[in-house]
Amino acid sequence: MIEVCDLTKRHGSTPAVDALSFRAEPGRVTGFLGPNGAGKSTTLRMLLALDRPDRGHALIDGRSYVRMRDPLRTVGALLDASSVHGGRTARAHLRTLARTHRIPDGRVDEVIGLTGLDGVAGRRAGTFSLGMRQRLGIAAALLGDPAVLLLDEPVNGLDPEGIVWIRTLMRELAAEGRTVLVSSHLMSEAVLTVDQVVVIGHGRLLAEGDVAEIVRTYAGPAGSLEEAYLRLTSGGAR
Ligand SMILES: Nc1ncnc2c1ncn2[C@@H]1O[C@H](COP(=O)(O)OP(=O)(O)OP(=O)(O)O)[C@@H](O)[C@H]1O
Repeated sequence: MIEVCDLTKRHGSTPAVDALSFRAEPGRVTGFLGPNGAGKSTTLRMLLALDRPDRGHALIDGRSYVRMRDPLRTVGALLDASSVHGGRTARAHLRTLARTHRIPDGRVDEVIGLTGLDGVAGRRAGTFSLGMRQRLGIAAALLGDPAVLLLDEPVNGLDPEGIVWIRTLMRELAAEGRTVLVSSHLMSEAVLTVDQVVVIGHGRLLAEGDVAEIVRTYAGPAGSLEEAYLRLTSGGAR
């Protein structure tokens, strides 16, 4: 379970996130949607204690990230897939992460298999395509078998086969009872993947609810998620 309550963060005089509250539930894929600069990454960064809120809180399974004993086993995150040491092989990268979190090497091989990296695990991450780096980032997120996953634009750089793969993986992770929060710009993709959405603009909550309910409310019975999203975000949040 993810609970964000009255979360606020300013960068100088600009509020990046402004009194934002929402929930993402176990067993569901929650789409975190909003235009460029809406505050999605800043919110995810606060959930991971990479940014400090000015006000409010961001809890994962009832705890803030800094209070977690074993964060990698509680929450897995894909934020910036390029933040991997390019000189290390994919397997070495994952083993280093695993060892610093007392995760057995066997789990490294499991996540390599889960993410389809078997054939390239011995290659340096610096030689990877963006799609392969995304898979490696997802492998790292899954390493601790966490109940909560935060994925920032995971389809970025994936080819059509990769997009189907990540969609299926997210559905499976939710079906296992995990909480999956995924940010996206692509409504056509989101509608195929997510159960509920949280839509933000200018750091504020614009709408939250089941996809069907949001579409019905903001785009009418024959509408699409894209129409609902455009209607919600075109007026701005202020
Ligand atoms: N470190 C920073 N310093 C100053 N301003 C920042 C910083 N990080 C984010 N911002 C600003 O905060 C706002 C929210 O940015 P954020 O990256 O969270 O949005 P986003 O919804 O993730 O956007 P995108 O979809 O483009 O990734 C933007 O106006 C951005 O310019």
